[in-house]
Amino acid sequence: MKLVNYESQGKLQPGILIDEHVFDTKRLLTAIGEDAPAQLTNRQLLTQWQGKLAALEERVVKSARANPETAVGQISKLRLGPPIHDSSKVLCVGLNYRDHVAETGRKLPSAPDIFCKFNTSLIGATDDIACTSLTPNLDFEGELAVVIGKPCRNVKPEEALDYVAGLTVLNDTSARDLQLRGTQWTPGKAIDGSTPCGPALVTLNEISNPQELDIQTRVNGEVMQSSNTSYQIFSIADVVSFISSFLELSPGDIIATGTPEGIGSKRTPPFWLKAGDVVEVEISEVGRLLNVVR
Ligand SMILES: O=C(O)C/C=C\CC(=O)C(=O)O
Repeated sequence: MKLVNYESQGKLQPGILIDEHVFDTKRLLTAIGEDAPAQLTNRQLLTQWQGKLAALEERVVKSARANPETAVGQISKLRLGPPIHDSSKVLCVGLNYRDHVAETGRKLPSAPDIFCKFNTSLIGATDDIACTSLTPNLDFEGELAVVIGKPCRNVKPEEALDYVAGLTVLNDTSARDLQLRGTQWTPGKAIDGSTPCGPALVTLNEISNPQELDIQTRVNGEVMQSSNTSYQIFSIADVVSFISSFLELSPGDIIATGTPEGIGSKRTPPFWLKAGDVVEVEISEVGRLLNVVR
């Protein structure tokens, strides 16, 4: 199942993407005789349907295909927000691809290196990245992000994927001057409206192997990062297990799993995003972000 958040009358509404068309989740749930609270969000849907989304999918897809006229619209015609906009946590892993660690001149980490963003950092899959007034050193970081599906504390790596609802794409744009000015990365990583995420949360049953996904970042059509999630130092399962050892992960929590080599700041000469640049991040089987820098 592909869960999206589409904008209607200035508000984000949960939707389900079926055959390139978005259907309103509350309407679909009502049509199949299930409860649909007026304020439903994708996070609540994950909480309420934890572990049972596949069964729900079968029923809603059948209902949507029988009533195609109830679609809200074609995905390309709608403004999307991040697929989850009300997470309790947005966590990120830094330095999680060997060649990326090498390009930064750092030592390989002995454990996942975790930092945080906020819901206010996130924007949708085609929203503008409006940060250039705050920094002349804006960089891209294409990343695979994980969305948690069930409460998760102290899980072993071999059980960790059972707690993952699905995957999405995230661009961990980073203001390098602000990130590296002190010892904490937050100012450069958590600027309001800096971080495209989406277009959909793709449930894990639709992904052949999360550790075998091609990931590419392009700026104005030029390939800047091209890698595969098989090169991660800490796998998704390792990362979820590690984080769950010190806090409880909740349905809807987002974890960005790190960026591969090719970031702008480590090029010669350094490459910085400027207003008007078009940044794409694409991950096979998961989706594509396309954002203009402002
Ligand atoms: O310049 C450095 O040493 C750090 C640059 C990139 C690391 C990073 O931001 C990451 O998320 O990984």
